[in-house]
Amino acid sequence: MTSTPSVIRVTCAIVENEGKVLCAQRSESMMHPLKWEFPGGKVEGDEDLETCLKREIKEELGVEIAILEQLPSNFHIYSNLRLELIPFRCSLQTFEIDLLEHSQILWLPINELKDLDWAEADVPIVDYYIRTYK
Ligand SMILES: Nc1nc2c([nH]c(=O)n2[C@@H]2O[C@H](COP(=O)(O)OP(=O)(O)OP(=O)(O)O)[C@@H](O)[C@H]2O)c(=O)[nH]1
Repeated sequence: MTSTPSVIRVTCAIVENEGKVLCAQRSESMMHPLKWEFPGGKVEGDEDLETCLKREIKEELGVEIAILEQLPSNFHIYSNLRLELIPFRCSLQTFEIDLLEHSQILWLPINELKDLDWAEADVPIVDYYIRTYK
Protein backbone atom coordinates (compact mmCIF):
# COMPACT_ATOMS: atom_id res chain seq x y z
CA MET A 1 0.00 0.00 0.00
CA THR A 2 1.37 3.47 -0.81
CA SER A 3 0.84 6.28 1.65
CA THR A 4 0.12 9.85 0.58
CA PRO A 5 3.07 12.08 1.44
CA SER A 6 2.21 15.03 3.66
CA VAL A 7 2.36 18.56 2.31
CA ILE A 8 5.51 20.53 2.99
CA ARG A 9 5.15 24.28 3.26
CA VAL A 10 7.78 26.36 1.45
CA THR A 11 7.99 30.16 1.63
CA CYS A 12 9.58 32.14 -1.17
CA ALA A 13 10.49 35.78 -1.73
CA ILE A 14 9.66 37.83 -4.80
CA VAL A 15 12.26 40.50 -4.06
CA GLU A 16 11.64 43.78 -5.89
CA ASN A 17 14.23 46.52 -6.38
CA GLU A 18 14.17 49.46 -8.79
CA GLY A 19 11.50 47.90 -11.00
CA LYS A 20 13.21 44.50 -11.23
CA VAL A 21 12.64 41.13 -9.59
CA LEU A 22 15.30 38.85 -8.14
CA CYS A 23 15.32 35.41 -9.79
CA ALA A 24 17.60 32.64 -8.47
CA GLN A 25 18.90 29.60 -10.30
CA ARG A 26 19.12 26.38 -8.29
CA SER A 27 22.58 24.82 -8.26
CA GLU A 28 23.42 21.51 -9.92
CA SER A 29 23.49 19.74 -6.57
CA MET A 30 19.99 20.83 -5.50
CA MET A 31 16.74 19.04 -6.26
CA HIS A 32 15.41 20.43 -9.60
CA PRO A 33 18.93 21.41 -10.70
CA LEU A 34 19.37 24.63 -12.69
CA LYS A 35 15.66 25.49 -12.54
CA TRP A 36 14.80 29.09 -11.65
CA GLU A 37 12.96 29.87 -8.45
CA PHE A 38 12.30 32.53 -5.88
CA PRO A 39 14.69 32.07 -2.94
CA GLY A 40 13.21 30.68 0.27
CA GLY A 41 12.71 27.29 1.87
CA LYS A 42 10.78 24.94 4.10
CA VAL A 43 8.90 26.06 7.18
CA GLU A 44 10.50 24.44 10.23
CA GLY A 45 8.40 23.25 13.17
CA ASP A 46 6.00 25.89 14.39
CA GLU A 47 7.88 28.95 13.07
CA ASP A 48 5.68 31.54 11.40
CA LEU A 49 5.89 32.12 7.67
CA GLU A 50 7.61 35.49 7.83
CA THR A 51 10.25 34.26 10.30
CA CYS A 52 10.90 31.31 8.00
CA LEU A 53 11.31 33.50 4.93
CA LYS A 54 13.64 36.00 6.61
CA ARG A 55 15.77 33.13 7.97
CA GLU A 56 15.98 31.40 4.59
CA ILE A 57 16.89 34.58 2.73
CA LYS A 58 19.63 35.33 5.24
CA GLU A 59 20.93 31.74 4.87
CA GLU A 60 20.81 31.72 1.07
CA LEU A 61 21.67 35.30 0.08
CA GLY A 62 23.10 36.87 3.23
CA VAL A 63 20.67 39.81 3.17
CA GLU A 64 17.85 41.19 5.31
CA ILE A 65 14.44 41.70 3.70
CA ALA A 66 11.27 43.57 4.51
CA ILE A 67 8.07 41.70 3.74
CA LEU A 68 5.50 43.72 1.82
CA GLU A 69 2.63 41.37 1.05
CA GLN A 70 1.68 37.68 1.00
CA LEU A 71 0.41 36.42 -2.38
CA PRO A 72 -1.75 33.35 -3.05
CA SER A 73 -0.09 29.97 -2.50
CA ASN A 74 0.37 27.40 -5.20
CA PHE A 75 -0.19 23.75 -4.34
CA HIS A 76 1.95 21.45 -6.47
CA ILE A 77 2.79 17.76 -6.56
CA TYR A 78 6.21 16.65 -7.75
CA SER A 79 6.54 12.87 -8.16
CA ASN A 80 7.34 12.20 -4.51
CA LEU A 81 6.62 15.56 -2.92
CA ARG A 82 3.50 17.59 -2.25
CA LEU A 83 4.18 21.20 -1.50
CA GLU A 84 2.46 24.45 -0.77
CA LEU A 85 4.61 27.24 -2.21
CA ILE A 86 3.82 30.48 -0.38
CA PRO A 87 5.09 33.67 -2.08
CA PHE A 88 5.68 37.08 -0.52
CA ARG A 89 6.54 40.36 -2.22
CA CYS A 90 9.61 41.72 -0.45
CA SER A 91 12.15 44.52 -0.60
CA LEU A 92 15.81 44.51 0.43
CA GLN A 93 16.91 46.09 3.68
CA THR A 94 20.58 45.27 3.06
CA PHE A 95 22.05 45.12 -0.40
CA GLU A 96 25.20 43.01 -0.42
CA ILE A 97 24.05 39.69 -1.87
CA ASP A 98 26.21 36.57 -1.41
CA LEU A 99 25.40 33.49 -3.46
CA LEU A 100 25.54 30.95 -0.64
CA GLU A 101 23.43 28.21 -2.31
CA HIS A 102 22.30 29.25 -5.78
CA SER A 103 24.39 29.10 -8.94
CA GLN A 104 23.40 32.62 -10.05
CA ILE A 105 20.84 35.34 -9.64
CA LEU A 106 19.34 37.70 -12.20
CA TRP A 107 17.39 40.90 -11.73
CA LEU A 108 14.71 40.92 -14.42
CA PRO A 109 11.98 43.37 -15.34
CA ILE A 110 8.54 41.86 -15.01
CA ASN A 111 8.06 41.48 -18.78
CA GLU A 112 11.11 39.16 -18.99
CA LEU A 113 10.20 36.78 -16.17
CA LYS A 114 8.60 34.29 -18.56
CA ASP A 115 11.92 33.86 -20.41
CA LEU A 116 13.35 31.67 -17.62
CA ASP A 117 12.95 27.92 -17.09
CA TRP A 118 11.06 28.06 -13.77
CA ALA A 119 10.55 25.17 -11.36
CA GLU A 120 7.10 23.75 -12.10
CA ALA A 121 5.59 24.92 -8.82
CA ASP A 122 6.62 28.51 -9.58
CA VAL A 123 4.93 28.83 -12.96
CA PRO A 124 1.44 29.75 -11.64
CA ILE A 125 3.04 32.16 -9.18
CA VAL A 126 5.03 33.88 -11.93
CA ASP A 127 1.84 34.08 -14.04
CA TYR A 128 -0.16 35.55 -11.14
CA TYR A 129 2.58 38.08 -10.41
CA ILE A 130 2.80 39.21 -14.03
CA ARG A 131 -1.01 39.50 -14.32
CA THR A 132 -1.29 41.48 -11.12
CA TYR A 133 1.74 43.78 -11.20
CA LYS A 134 2.64 44.40 -14.84
N1 LIG B 1 12.82 27.90 -2.04
C1 LIG B 1 12.08 27.54 -3.05
N2 LIG B 1 11.79 26.21 -3.20
C2 LIG B 1 11.03 25.87 -4.25
C3 LIG B 1 10.55 26.83 -5.18
N3 LIG B 1 9.83 26.19 -6.14
C4 LIG B 1 9.87 24.87 -5.85
O1 LIG B 1 9.34 23.97 -6.49
N4 LIG B 1 10.59 24.67 -4.67
C5 LIG B 1 10.80 23.38 -4.06
O2 LIG B 1 10.52 23.42 -2.68
C6 LIG B 1 11.32 22.46 -1.99
C7 LIG B 1 11.98 23.05 -0.77
O3 LIG B 1 12.88 24.01 -1.14
P1 LIG B 1 14.37 24.13 -0.56
O4 LIG B 1 15.21 22.96 -0.94
O5 LIG B 1 14.84 25.49 -1.01
O6 LIG B 1 14.13 24.17 0.99
P2 LIG B 1 15.18 24.21 2.16
O7 LIG B 1 16.25 25.22 1.82
O8 LIG B 1 14.42 24.40 3.43
O9 LIG B 1 15.74 22.72 2.05
P3 LIG B 1 16.97 21.96 2.68
O10 LIG B 1 17.42 22.77 3.86
O11 LIG B 1 16.38 20.62 2.99
O12 LIG B 1 17.95 21.93 1.54
C8 LIG B 1 12.31 21.92 -3.00
O13 LIG B 1 11.82 20.68 -3.48
C9 LIG B 1 12.25 22.95 -4.11
O14 LIG B 1 12.57 22.43 -5.37
C10 LIG B 1 10.86 28.21 -5.00
O15 LIG B 1 10.47 29.11 -5.76
N5 LIG B 1 11.64 28.49 -3.91
